[in-house]
Amino acid sequence: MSTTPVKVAVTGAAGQIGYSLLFRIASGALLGPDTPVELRLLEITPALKALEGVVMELDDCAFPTLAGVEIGDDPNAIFNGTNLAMLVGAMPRKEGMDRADLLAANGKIFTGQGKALNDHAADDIKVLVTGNPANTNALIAMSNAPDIPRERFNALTRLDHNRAKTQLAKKLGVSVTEITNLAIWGNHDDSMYPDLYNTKVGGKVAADLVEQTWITEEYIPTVAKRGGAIIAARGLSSAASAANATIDHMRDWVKGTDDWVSMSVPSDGSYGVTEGIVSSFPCVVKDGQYEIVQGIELNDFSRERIAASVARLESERDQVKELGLI
Ligand SMILES: NC(=O)C1=CN([C@@H]2O[C@H](COP(=O)(O)OP(=O)(O)OC[C@H]3O[C@@H](n4cnc5c(N)ncnc54)[C@H](O)[C@@H]3O)[C@@H](O)[C@H]2O)C=CC1
Ligand SMILES: O=C([O-])CC(=O)C(=O)O
Repeated sequence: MSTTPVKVAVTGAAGQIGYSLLFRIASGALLGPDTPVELRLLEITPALKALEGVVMELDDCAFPTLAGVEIGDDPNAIFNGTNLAMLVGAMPRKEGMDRADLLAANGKIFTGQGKALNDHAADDIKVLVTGNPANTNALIAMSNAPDIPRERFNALTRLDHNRAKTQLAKKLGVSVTEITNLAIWGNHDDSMYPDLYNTKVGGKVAADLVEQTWITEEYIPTVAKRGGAIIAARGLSSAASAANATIDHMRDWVKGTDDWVSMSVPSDGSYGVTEGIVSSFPCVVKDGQYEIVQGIELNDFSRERIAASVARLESERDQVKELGLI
């Protein structure tokens, strides 16, 4: 085992997602069995007592890879020297709300946390925003951290990617391992677009294996509205699957990929996506750096769907500009 622990910050650590996420990071599911981690957990003051209980439970697991835990309510202290930051802490939506309805309440969290990361994080910091609306919250954090390279700010659309993979596998009666080149484009809201025209199943194009009406009337709405379906069923938004996707995204960003993954990253203008907004693209990762996959052919249907989702992101960007958050 190497000796220097990787400092992993998690915000909203006493929340639902935190309760699934922390134990997996501490057990080695993020960085493997040979890399010690130090958890740095941020909460609001009233939640610190509950967080102390979670830390007691972490102690009680005796994880060999857990080198230490620090908790607190001051982002400047918690982010000090942090290598990886998972920004989860934010209010979840309730039934009947859109994720964008959370912008006014949650957006301001990411101004202060962006500044604190800017001033205190380690030079190799990678920041992944899960708290909703995740794409625009990542934009806010990035805009408030001018000294950190923009590409170090990502948002989570891996949960949508994982959902899209399973729904397709179920339809075709195949294992998820047979599906490659899948990607979610756009925003983590109900305008997100899972593209089956470039997805491969056992080497064949996925869209050729299913009916077009299934894609438009069942598949896309099921994937895009899955978060709402879970809230309706559970009375609470998805937590274990969101923690799993947060680990998947950060692990792949650090360790690399051997297939396309969906990552929401600051757009460089690829595929006509407005530069600067944080939008989901098919990405590959090597040596800790992601690249947006280039040269993908998009049909007219895909282009229209992506443009509609980008329009949502532009509207969210304009709202947070008006609120003075960026
Ligand atoms: N991008 C994605 O795919 C998904 C995103 N989410 C989002 O993740 C967020 C967290 O969800 P849950 O854990 O279920 O919510 P939760 O309400 O159970 O936990 C949120 C925690 O964040 C804390 N918090 C609030 N403000 C904070 C701040 N300024 N600093 C640090 N901590 C703060 C709260 O005290 C609470 O403990 C929500 O915004 C939810 O909508 C949830 C599922 C999937
Ligand atoms: O739907 C929600 O509010 C939580 C979320 O982002 C998801 O499950 O995709």
